[in-house]
Amino acid sequence: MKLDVDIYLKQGRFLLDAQFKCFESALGIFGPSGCGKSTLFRALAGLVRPDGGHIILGGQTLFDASRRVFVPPHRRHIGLVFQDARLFPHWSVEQNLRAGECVKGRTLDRPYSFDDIVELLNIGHLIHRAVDDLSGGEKQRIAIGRTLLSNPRLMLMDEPVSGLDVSLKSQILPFLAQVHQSLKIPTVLISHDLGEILQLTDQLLLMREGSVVGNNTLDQLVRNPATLSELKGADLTNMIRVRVRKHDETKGITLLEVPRNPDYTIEMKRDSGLEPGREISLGIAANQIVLATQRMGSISIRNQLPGSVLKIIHTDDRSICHIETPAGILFAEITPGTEQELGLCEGSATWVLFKGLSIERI
Ligand SMILES: Nc1ncnc2c1ncn2[C@@H]1O[C@H](COP(=O)(O)OP(=O)(O)OP(=O)(O)O)[C@@H](O)[C@H]1O
Repeated sequence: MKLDVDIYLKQGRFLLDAQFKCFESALGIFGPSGCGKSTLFRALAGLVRPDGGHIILGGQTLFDASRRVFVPPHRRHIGLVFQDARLFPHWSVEQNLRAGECVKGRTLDRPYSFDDIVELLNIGHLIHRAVDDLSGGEKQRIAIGRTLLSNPRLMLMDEPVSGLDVSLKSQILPFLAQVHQSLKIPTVLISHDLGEILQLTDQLLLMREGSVVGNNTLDQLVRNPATLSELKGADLTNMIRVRVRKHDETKGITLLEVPRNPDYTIEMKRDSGLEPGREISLGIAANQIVLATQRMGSISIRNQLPGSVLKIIHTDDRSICHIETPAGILFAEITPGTEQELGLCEGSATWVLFKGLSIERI
């Protein structure tokens, strides 16, 4: 995506004064509440007209105050996904999806089919259902599908999972990443949760008080003291998708397996309400993960996964390791001293350990 933004917009007492360029295929806009993320979203979408500056997407000027150019939202071909799904309530899933693929009764040309989207978002079994009966996570998948079917040149998503119960967030995030990888549609994801953005991209636009204070990869942003401070409060939580295998009453555990690699199992505190075969998502805080150079015997930490260090990001007081494991890429937050003692570097083999009690269902 080639996005060139230089705008200012006064909104009551708030001033959005944002300049940035993006050449990456995905961008996460991150910042605290009230910093202007949604205002920027509305300006990019054409839902609000800035007071000055320009917005150029892929060589096309969408807004230019000096030349009096303002392309209206429906001509921008930007697919919008909001916090709430905004579906037509009395229509079926299929009718809602089909609404996305027609403009003025004409079906749009797309490099992917209706069936491709249904398969990608795993919504085939919902197709004849009324949208009112769906869960929040299912509704959001339909909303994303409808937007994709409009053949957008850019997907613009404003906190697409924030409105969902935490247990449903994890239904959506892996789909967003998969959609982005498969369809290669440039995507801008707005969130105040860094963990959510990192599931899609590590290219971040950091905002504070209406301004852009950083525009780089997370790796680079944490190396720069000026932008590092913007990230300090961000808690990193890993999400792992697992399938319930069985409950063990004597041990007091529920045994879970990684669907992609069922040979690898994870134990958590017993939750007999979960029926075997069901897929759920687990959250593990990055600072609850322990790293070891070898598999540990005689230890109370029951979960041990082999991994390989992809990347280590250094902040002034912590090292954030990205580790490829059979359960996906996990973040582990350790001290620089531990990193040194373990001799970790990119490519190192390591074991990722976490207690069953550190796992939360999300
Ligand atoms: N219509 C409006 N009139 C006046 N001020 C507004 C209006 N809409 C938003 N604001 C103010 O503009 C600022 C930025 O709001 P915005 O919704 O863009 O922030 P945000 O970063 O998306 O926040 P959040 O993460 O809480 O959604 C806030 O101080 C907000 O109160």
